[in-house]
Amino acid sequence: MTAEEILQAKKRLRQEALKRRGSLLAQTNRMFSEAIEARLMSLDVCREARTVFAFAAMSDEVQLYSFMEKALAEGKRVAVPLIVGKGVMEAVRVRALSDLVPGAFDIPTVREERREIVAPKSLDCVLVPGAAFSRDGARLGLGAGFYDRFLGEKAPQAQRIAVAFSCQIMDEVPREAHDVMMHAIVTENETILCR
Ligand SMILES: Nc1nc2c(c(=O)[nH]1)N(C=O)[C@@H](CNc1ccc(C(=O)N[C@@H](CCC(=O)O)C(=O)O)cc1)CN2
Ligand SMILES: Nc1ncnc2c1ncn2[C@@H]1O[C@H](COP(=O)(O)OP(=O)(O)OP(=O)(O)O)[C@@H](O)[C@H]1O
Repeated sequence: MTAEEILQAKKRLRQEALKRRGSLLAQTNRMFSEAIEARLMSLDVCREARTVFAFAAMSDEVQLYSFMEKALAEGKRVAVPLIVGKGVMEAVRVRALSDLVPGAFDIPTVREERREIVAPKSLDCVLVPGAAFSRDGARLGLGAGFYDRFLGEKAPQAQRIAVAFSCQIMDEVPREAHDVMMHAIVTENETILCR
């Protein structure tokens, strides 16, 4: 495939995957998110992590609010993305879910007065959102390169755990050189360890 063909293939696959993700009923999203949370709680990398970079979910995504609540109660340091520029984000510490307010693209993030940036090198585990994933660990995001840049350049040491609904797992996900691979994928049905 040429570079242009890869971009086209990514675009098509992203549309299809987001359509699938968005067509889950609210009740199904809730039930699957709970199952994913239970799997995460029993995963060694999550249990052992002192600092977890989660995300503040948009409505169609896997919901991690209850996971974050429990991680905080266990004394873990929890962070979520803060968009700081085009394709550039930082990890910002969440001390309480009540500190989250709508930010860029309407995605919840920590309100300005409470912002404390977490050093990317201190992240043990990153829970990664996305549009589509393949079982070998390739990821297709929303197309702005936020996670590829952050994980590849700033936090290469972190364990990368994709969280997604099983309908987002595709046979193949087109890859470019900058795409960062996942170490594991957690869905409502299974935990996939990627090689
Ligand atoms: N909950 C959550 N937070 C996240 C992500 C995510 O996937 N989920 N991200 C994962 O990367 C980053 C945000 N990525 C985004 C990528 C594209 C667009 C977006 O809506 N793009 C528009 C174009 C907007 C414009 O050009 O100004 C579009 O595609 O139509 C939004 C967020 C960081 N935070
Ligand atoms: N590490 C990087 N360095 C420079 N440019 C990058 C890097 N990663 C991604 N990009 C650029 O960002 C754009 C989006 O990349 P891509 O389509 O892989 O994003 P994505 O993984 O789908 O998005 P996101 O992480 O925001 O969900 C592309 O133009 C790509 O070339």
